Amino acid sequence: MGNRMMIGVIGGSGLYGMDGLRDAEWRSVDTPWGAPSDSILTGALDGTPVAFLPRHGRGHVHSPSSVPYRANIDALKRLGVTDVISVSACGSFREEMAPGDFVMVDQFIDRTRGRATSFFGAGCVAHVSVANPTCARLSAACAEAARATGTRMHDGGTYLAMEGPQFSTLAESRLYREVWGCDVIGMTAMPEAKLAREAELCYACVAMITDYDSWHPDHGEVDVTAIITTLTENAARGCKMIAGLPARLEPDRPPCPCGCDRALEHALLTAPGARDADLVARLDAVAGRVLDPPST
Ligand SMILES: CSC[C@H]1O[C@H](OP(=O)(O)O)[C@H](O)[C@@H]1O
Ligand SMILES: Nc1ncnc2[nH]cnc12
Repeated sequence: MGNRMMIGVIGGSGLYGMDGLRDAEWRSVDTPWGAPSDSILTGALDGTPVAFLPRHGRGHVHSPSSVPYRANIDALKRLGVTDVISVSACGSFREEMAPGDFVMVDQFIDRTRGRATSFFGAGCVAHVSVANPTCARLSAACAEAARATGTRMHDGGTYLAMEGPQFSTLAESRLYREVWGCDVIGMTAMPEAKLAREAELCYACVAMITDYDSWHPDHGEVDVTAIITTLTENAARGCKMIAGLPARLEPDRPPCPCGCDRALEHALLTAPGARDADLVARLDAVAGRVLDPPST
């Protein structure tokens, strides 16, 4: 295996576009899962193809609960993306993970509810492993690229994914921090990370810290106005980090050492003759490699 690298960037709150792309063009992409959050900005960075999708749409129209996560992942895969960098504004549960710092998230606790969490279902059942939900190779490249911009980067952290849109209560904030041992909190990385794994995409999650949620005795409650100030500065460094990625990744991508690009290899349970034709058709981009392998 091995195919040409294309970087996909899912921009979170505060990151709605990307400067510096050669031949930049906003392209509208249709998917069997509906419309993605917005058109997708395609172009090239140092000769590497890049696709940028603002998670909440330009103008921030989608709430964390209304983001069309399946359409977003499908659209990126359909365009040829191999490596997804998810960039998110997050609260911090650790004194040392201060506003302005970045954290390479490597684990999640999923407290979202009511979101479509899988491409698979009745008529085509699959179970992928998300024991290690992020790609260590891609995360290491992001960490190095971020440090080169002067950003304080923390390697590894557990992200509590909450439903929102309200921020946590003080009791929840203390529970996540003191009992569950979480490091950061946000509202969007789930089910995004699970869906990226189902689509056999490498996925790295960069948490850009904006606040201390509500647990910190010296920082009071979270409020969006304060978050926006930090978020704008974080987003500028996030873009610089992305610009440093092509030089740190191999363009003729060898198979991922973590196996992200082979996640579906032993995941499908439904027998070929028992599969639902409509669902299989919808899975063309996400799972075509295993559902409809090229004849030899
Ligand atoms: C702006 S505060 C809350 C908002 O910010 C984060 O969005 P994203 O993860 O897309 O950067 C958080 O998850 C909430 O959606
Ligand atoms: N404290 C917080 N909780 C949830 N999502 C966030 N995004 C930024 N800060 C956050």
